[in-house]
Amino acid sequence: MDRADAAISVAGLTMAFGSNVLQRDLTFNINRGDIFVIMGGSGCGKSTLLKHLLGLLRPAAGDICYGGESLVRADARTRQRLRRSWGITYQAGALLSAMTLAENVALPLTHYTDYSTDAIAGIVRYKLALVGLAGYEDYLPSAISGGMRKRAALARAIALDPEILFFDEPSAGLDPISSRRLDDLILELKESTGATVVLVTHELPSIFGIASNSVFLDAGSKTMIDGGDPRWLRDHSSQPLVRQFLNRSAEPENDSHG
Ligand SMILES: Nc1ncnc2c1ncn2[C@@H]1O[C@H](COP(=O)(O)OP(=O)(O)OP(=O)(O)O)[C@@H](O)[C@H]1O
Repeated sequence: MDRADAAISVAGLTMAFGSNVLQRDLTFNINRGDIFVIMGGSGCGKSTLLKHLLGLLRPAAGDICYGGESLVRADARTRQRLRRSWGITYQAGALLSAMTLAENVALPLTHYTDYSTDAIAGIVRYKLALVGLAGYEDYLPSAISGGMRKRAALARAIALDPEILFFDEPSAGLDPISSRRLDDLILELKESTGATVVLVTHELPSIFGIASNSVFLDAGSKTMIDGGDPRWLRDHSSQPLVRQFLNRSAEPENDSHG
């Protein structure tokens, strides 16, 4: 796919903290409608890559483009416009604890739009219903389960009908059933809205259950060593490390694939 047609195009990206280079030469496209997963071992730089994609960290080198438009070179106004089209759920601190679920979901609507209070209340009810939380508008986050909190955070992330949804470890801390339910919800929302989804996760069931595309970062060589459909990579990657990770092997397998 052409770079300009991609939802997100990463070219020659180097990420560093001071003189410490974390990853270099990252080049890949996230296509529209992908569920794209950032994979790799602990500490390889997955969350840092997500922060670069969100414009929270500045690349040491290279570029990140949204629909052909550079985020790195964008002025404040363009960045604000791009951010308006994203929905983000972070691993920790997803909801403000002193606010009800309805107030939490209303936050981006009051921040970015001039909709009336009634209109916002209607959207909030609809979004909470979409994630299976109809009737929970007036609950505080502390009064519901961890899985429900994640879903409420998702309702907030989709409040503005984002073109791209970003997740950092969406199912962290959830039991397998709640985790599966969240995966199903992400898949349903992607199908119904056509959004592109970008996520960082370690969870193999999520990776195989929902991801259509990926990049695999390697801490040792400090660069991406593969990318593509994770199910295909599990069986066919030319990189033993990638096959090992995706097959959850304890030991490196023999490199029989080349
Ligand atoms: N603000 C920062 N300043 C300096 N070093 C940082 C900063 N943020 C992260 N790092 C370092 O960068 C490395 C990668 O961190 P990152 O959180 O991106 O990895 P990760 O792949 O998401 O890890 P995990 O799978 O364990 O969550 C770590 O060694 C971390 O200590």
